[in-house]
Amino acid sequence: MRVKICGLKDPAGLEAAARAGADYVGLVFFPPSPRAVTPAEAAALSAALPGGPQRVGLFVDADDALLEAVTGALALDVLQLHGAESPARCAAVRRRFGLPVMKALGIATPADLDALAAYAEAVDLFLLDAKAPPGAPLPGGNAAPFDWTLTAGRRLPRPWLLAGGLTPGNVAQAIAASGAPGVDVSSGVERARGVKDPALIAAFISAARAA
Ligand SMILES: O=C(O)c1ccccc1N[C@@H]1O[C@H](COP(=O)(O)O)[C@@H](O)[C@H]1O
Repeated sequence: MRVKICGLKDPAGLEAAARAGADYVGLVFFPPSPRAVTPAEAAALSAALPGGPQRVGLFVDADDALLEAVTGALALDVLQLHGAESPARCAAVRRRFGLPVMKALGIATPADLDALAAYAEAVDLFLLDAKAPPGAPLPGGNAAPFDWTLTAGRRLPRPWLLAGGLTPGNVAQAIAASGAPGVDVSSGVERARGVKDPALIAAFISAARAA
């Protein structure tokens, strides 16, 4: 079971995730998000946490200038593309930056899962999230779940993480219903929007590992 804690922006949250054994920590480079960090802030956070989880940079339809600024400021392990990036754009980013790409896709129907095939050769991992609710200011990080049974019994073309509305209280049920080999959370481990809670992070990782 792979576990990613996303939207970390303070040392306490990052340390809690590392101490509890997170596989990935996500740093958000999308300024409208309450979880956004600058490249300099991310570099300082990352430097304070030697070793440990893989660093994932989350981008939404980012241009190469932003990707260059971030990858020049700190060593990322994975690029999470959470916008409307096409398969060709994912492939170009992977080639140019030489890093694994995790493509986030919004899921609401079985047909949305069929769409993964077009990305299979262009990406290394998928992150399956709910589609953003109407009027939501962000394309993800909205605490919105999708129907977890949609993925049950489906063979997907790449390893994947389940996201969207997960919490310490529902992650075990989500894993059982979806068959997910990994999970990703942001809102569900926050005490206020954009403010991570170390105790919830530890509880989430423990519940996911026990599932
Ligand atoms: O978290 C954000 O601010 C964010 C902004 C823009 C795109 C994606 C974002 N977060 C990702 O969405 C999933 C699901 O979030 P939640 O747990 O439902 O709040 C999260 O894990 C991030 O990968």
